Amino acid sequence: MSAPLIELRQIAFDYPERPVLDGVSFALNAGDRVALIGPNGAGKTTLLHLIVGLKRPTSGRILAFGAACRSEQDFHQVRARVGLVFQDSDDQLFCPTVLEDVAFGPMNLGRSATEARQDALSTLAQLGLSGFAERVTHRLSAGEKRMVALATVLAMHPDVLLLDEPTNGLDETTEQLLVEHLAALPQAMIMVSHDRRFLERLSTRALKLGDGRLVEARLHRHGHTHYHTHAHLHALGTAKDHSHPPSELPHEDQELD
Ligand SMILES: Nc1ncnc2c1ncn2[C@@H]1O[C@H](COP(=O)(O)OP(=O)(O)OP(=O)(O)O)[C@@H](O)[C@H]1O
Repeated sequence: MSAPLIELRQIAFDYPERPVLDGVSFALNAGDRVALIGPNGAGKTTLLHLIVGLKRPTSGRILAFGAACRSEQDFHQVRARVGLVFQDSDDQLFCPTVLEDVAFGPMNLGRSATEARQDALSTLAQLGLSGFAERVTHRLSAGEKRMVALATVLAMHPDVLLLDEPTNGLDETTEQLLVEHLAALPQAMIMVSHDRRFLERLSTRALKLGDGRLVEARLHRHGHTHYHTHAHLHALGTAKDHSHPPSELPHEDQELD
């Protein structure tokens, strides 16, 4: 089996006032669409920010595409290949118009202004946002901003997508469009969301963060979460690369609800 795209090994992270993560390990493999769930304040957003180097772990190791990430230079390269859609779209959008915002990422990756414009226009078209190119970004509605924020990331053609509450503010039709679009993408992704229906439709795997730890979980059709049974974990384990024991997840064998 090839190396994981992203690997966290025994990550701990503390804010000055409180510890958040305490020994989190996991591996994101090609084809994974991971639902990352857990209560408010569990550290889901923090975990996504650690992966792209917006925060640095107190201890533990982060590997991306097989290489250890330590310096800002390392994480700069990670950010060229791992696209994060922020929880708050206003953190993502800062140009006067939608087209400029969506073309910014490709330009930043070194593409010419013409290529970046083409990337931006085709990405907007794929998301059904062609009519938005000349709109003033800060005047968009929250749901419109959400979709444009996704476009800014997809225009860079990342290898991995990190989506923080992607359905926030979306109406049903737009959410349906988002699900269909994401389902057709080849990229591995981690989706942080409290929207169970959205996660059930897309995810291939679920992880639950709580009390600083990450455990394998299972999303139920009825919106409840059950941890894997031993049999499930055994089945998962046989499909895993065991060369990195720290990435084995702790687990519970009883159902939660
Ligand atoms: N910059 C910061 N300084 C101090 N504490 C912070 C900071 N950012 C987040 N926290 C705290 O860290 C904890 C984890 O926050 P985080 O946003 O990662 O949680 P989350 O699981 O994404 O929550 P939610 O589901 O509510 O979005 C929270 O208690 C939060 O208050």
